Amino acid sequence: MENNGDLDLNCHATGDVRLDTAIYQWITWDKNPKTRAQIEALLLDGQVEELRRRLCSRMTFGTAGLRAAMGAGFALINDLTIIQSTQVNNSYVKGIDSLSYMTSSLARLTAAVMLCKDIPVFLFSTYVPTPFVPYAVKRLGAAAGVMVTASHNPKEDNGYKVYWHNGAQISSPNDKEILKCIEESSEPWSESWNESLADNSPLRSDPLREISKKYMEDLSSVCFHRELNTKSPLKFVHSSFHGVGHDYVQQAFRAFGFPPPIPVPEQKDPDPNFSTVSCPNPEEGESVLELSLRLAERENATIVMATDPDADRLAVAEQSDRCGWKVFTGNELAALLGWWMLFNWKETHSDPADRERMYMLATTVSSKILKAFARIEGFHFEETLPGFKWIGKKIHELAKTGNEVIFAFEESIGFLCGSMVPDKDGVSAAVVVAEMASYLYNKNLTLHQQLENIFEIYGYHISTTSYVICHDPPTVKRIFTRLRNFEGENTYPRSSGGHSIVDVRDVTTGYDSSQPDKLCVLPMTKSSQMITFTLQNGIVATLRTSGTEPKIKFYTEFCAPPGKSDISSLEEELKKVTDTLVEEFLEPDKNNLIRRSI
Ligand SMILES: O=P([O-])(O)O[C@H]1O[C@H](COP(=O)(O)O)[C@@H](O)[C@H](O)[C@H]1O
Ligand SMILES: [Mg+2]
Repeated sequence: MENNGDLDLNCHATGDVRLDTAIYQWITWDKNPKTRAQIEALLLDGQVEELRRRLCSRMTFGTAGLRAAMGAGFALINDLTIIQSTQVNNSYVKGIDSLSYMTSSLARLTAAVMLCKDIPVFLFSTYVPTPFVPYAVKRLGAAAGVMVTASHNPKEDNGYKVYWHNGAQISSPNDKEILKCIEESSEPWSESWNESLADNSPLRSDPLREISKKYMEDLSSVCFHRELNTKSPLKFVHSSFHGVGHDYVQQAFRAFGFPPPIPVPEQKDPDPNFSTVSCPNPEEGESVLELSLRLAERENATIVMATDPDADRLAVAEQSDRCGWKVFTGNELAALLGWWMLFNWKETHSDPADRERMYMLATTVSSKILKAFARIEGFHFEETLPGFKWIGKKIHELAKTGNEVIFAFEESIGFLCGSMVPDKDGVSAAVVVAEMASYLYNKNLTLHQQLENIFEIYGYHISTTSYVICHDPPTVKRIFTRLRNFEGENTYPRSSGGHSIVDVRDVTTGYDSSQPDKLCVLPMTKSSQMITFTLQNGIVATLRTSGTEPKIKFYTEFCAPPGKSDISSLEEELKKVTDTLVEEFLEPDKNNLIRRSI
């Protein structure tokens, strides 16, 4: 090490060559005084472990882009890591589309890295929803897109979602290639720091007006009953969860012929502190929807909608005389939206041959309700790994062979209605739900009643989704290693709570006991943990590590055959099985796992 500015690095060498190199690189490369000072302070303080944590590993592409806390270090989100990631993209692209959410400076830096190499950039001049980026990439013919957002992650975090020229989020193997390139050439170009290029460069343009206008026009592709919408007596409340959704959901309602929804005033504008919610994720349900539900009660609005902070996901609740508020799970909402998209599609596709080319998609941890639709209605259903990057990839594969995907979803309240973008879209989903609710209202039905009808026709699908928090990666590793060596080396558990396990699929290792060749059909993903158990009583349970937060998630479902079912006993049984499985397989107390509090 050598002298660098005021700090004599030789005096502070840690003796760990890899760490010393990383410290040297950081201090020489980082031109942001705040983050450079953070590393210098840790060095002066002798905080070797913390330095190692921040500097000796890199962020990887998770379920949706790079995501980490903001702060100094190669493992965190900051100016230098954003520049490095963008420089690499630079070698792939000829034009980029970029925008900011909460952190305009990082989006401007992203643009600057492209502009300094004379690559034209479309940089939105204000906050837009995440789905606008894939939409703009396709419409503008851009080579790639970047969205700077941490979506629903805690306020300390940030994220960087990357889209390919086809509008789908990058997935394997491109994401791995990009990371490899970052490793190989990580030194920032000096011009990359010239953020002012985002203001001055003649190659930068603002696509906001054009894209907003076209997006709202294109929404007509999923608007089936505009006339009815204009007369709808239903009132809607919308929360933007301190994110970007407000203006766009308002416009989308107008585009569909509705008056704009009543906004939750405290949550309507971007606020990086998410000051009125305990957690900025509408997926958490009633506890985080408090302000919306109370406003709806005062306003006599029967439906509440909440987009997540970057407006690519949507929560919905409905008030009924019988049972107060029903907050739909992502799986229930998907049953409704999938039915609705099919119902309208059938109006214009009466030729049975059309069904040969029609698909619906869901991730493997989501409900199999669409599979039941497909079986009974004669179209196709396919599943992917979790994350819309996999759904986007599948949409393109299917399109190449002349097929059409009319609906796709994830249980985590991510929905895609129609084919405007190959990514989840909370804005279009909100207005499609509003139209469906209005149509049903006209038939004297609530969303909840229609959900019951759907379950009777296609079979009740009862599911639970939850998680435990674990901040210690070695513990997570130990838990999954135990499951893979449960009753001796390379053996999985054979029962849970007295129920036999008939099949095991381990996506991390590529094993599937149900396949003749014992190989998993979904792509093997070594970098994350995911094991699925099929129990003899028909319940399917998956345990997996989150790719965006320090969580182990668990998903269970029971699919009943068409017809009436005793729902409360099914629900009770599912809860019992889920609780036991979590206790036996994750051992939350022994492993100091933090249980979900809300
Ligand atoms: O944490 P994980 O890996 O389970 O991922 C979670 O968030 C992802 C990204 O959502 P967003 O783009 O809104 O951040 C979702 O695709 C995924 O279904 C959800 O489980
Ligand atoms: Mg989101």
